Amino acid sequence: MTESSSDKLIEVLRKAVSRTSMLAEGNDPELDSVVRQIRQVITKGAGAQEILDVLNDAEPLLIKSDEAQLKRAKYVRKALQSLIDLLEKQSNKTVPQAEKKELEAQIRSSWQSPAQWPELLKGFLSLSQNTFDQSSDDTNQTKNSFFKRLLKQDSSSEEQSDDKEIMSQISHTLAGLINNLQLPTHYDDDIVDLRKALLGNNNLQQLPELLDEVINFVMVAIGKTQESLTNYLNQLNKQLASINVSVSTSYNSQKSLSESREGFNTKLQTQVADTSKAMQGVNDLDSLKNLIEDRLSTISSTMSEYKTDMQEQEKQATQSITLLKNKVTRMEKDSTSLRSLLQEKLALAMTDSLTDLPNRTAYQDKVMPLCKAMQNAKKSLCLAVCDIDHFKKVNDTWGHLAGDKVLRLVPKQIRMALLKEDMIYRYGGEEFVIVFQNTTAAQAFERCEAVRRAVEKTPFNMQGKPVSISVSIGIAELNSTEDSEALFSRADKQLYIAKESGRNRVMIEK
Ligand SMILES: Nc1nc2c(ncn2[C@@H]2O[C@H](COP(=O)(O)OP(=O)(O)OP(=O)(O)O)[C@@H](O)[C@H]2O)c(=O)[nH]1
Repeated sequence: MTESSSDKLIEVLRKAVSRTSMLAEGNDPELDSVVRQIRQVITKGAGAQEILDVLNDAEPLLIKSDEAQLKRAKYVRKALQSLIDLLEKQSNKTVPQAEKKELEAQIRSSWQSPAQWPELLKGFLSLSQNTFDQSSDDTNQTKNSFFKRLLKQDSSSEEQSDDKEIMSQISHTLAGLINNLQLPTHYDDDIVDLRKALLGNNNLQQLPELLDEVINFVMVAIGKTQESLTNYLNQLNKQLASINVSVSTSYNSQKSLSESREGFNTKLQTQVADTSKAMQGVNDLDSLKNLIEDRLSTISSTMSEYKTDMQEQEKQATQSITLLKNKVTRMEKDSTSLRSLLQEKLALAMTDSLTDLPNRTAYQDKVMPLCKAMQNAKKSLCLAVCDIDHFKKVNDTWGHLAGDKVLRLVPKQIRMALLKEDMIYRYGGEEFVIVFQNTTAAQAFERCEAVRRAVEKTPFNMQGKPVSISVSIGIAELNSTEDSEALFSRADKQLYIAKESGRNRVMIEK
């Protein structure tokens, strides 16, 4: 195997290991044991078939774990939205609208990434604090000020019972959220305590402190995933180290071969020098003959000693080269089947199972380098964020399965209205991202308008009745310095404007 192909194999393995560990993130006990088995099999350097067998065993569990992860993410998203709604429900307080919209946009773009959950919770913490602070700054609302009422206890009993009701709802949502986290069992008691504190508390003033605790647990849940990924990579490194040992053994036997050759040369030269020195002191022919015979036999036994030595060493070298060759051949064979298996797994991890579109992971893998490449080549690229309007209403009216059907049909309409080279990703929920390469803002706008019209015109059949669905789209064109995240956030801002201006429209920066 050449150095570059072994580098490639290592790269593929590393990528696969990272993806598989992410898939295995749920860590239910059954799955944990299979993942451990995979690691053991890889560490002991097993053959492709054995690795294939354990991976096949793991597959249904990995899929189950992936689904559980998505369910948890959906729960978190819903919980955060209901927390925001609860804040809004308080008639005597004003939720800062710009901050609220920004937080909702942040939730929309990062709810699927557990690593972002603490940030989202912190966002909610800041929104609730600003809501209360804003209310107390407002002179017209002085009497209703939340903190004033809590601290000075001058509120009416009706307002206090309002606060209790809100706190109880927030507490239930947060308790549900921590219940959905996957934490190591030694945190069980702490979780029970936090749940008790949440459910037994009706004092809104303690909300920031309790939210901080919830954020800490979310961080622990994420840390666990990283720890398991680190362990997995360590196991892989051990296997690579064993190949290194074989290579250095072979190098050492080469080294000792050349050392004994040098030793033989020195010995031979000394014997020849000794002979010529001894000959100088000999005067009669017989003694000379004896001396030469004696010296020749010494030299001959040195040579046969050397020959035996060389033969033994050559035998050992041949054996170790054969062993190494077999090992490399076996690894090459394994790597071919592993590579295709891993490619299959990678493709699966990059595809959204409902729509068959590339998912958000695929988007992130592709778009960041693509933006850089287009900037270097000074070519234009546009990004559109497309969101189905009032999709919650579809779910609420026709059921979740009907919602899923719409989610499958809308991207088909989008695809038909676009060019072959335009790429569509399911970014999350009812949100899709379209990437237009070598396309100006005006051309992207035209294509998105075609998408909007196509979806608007399609009658979606719900329980025998035609139902209209529409989409709102925000577009941004890549500038020469920004990264893909900044580009996305500009497009998302336009989407927000499209929603605010009545939906079923396409917006682009002027
Ligand atoms: N059926 C189904 N629903 C989903 C899926 N993913 C997200 N949703 C739902 O999509 C809905 C999104 O609702 P919101 O973000 O409030 O937005 P909306 O109702 O589309 O309203 P606007 O975006 O403001 O027009 C939520 O009710 C989610 O539960 C899914 O895979 N299947």
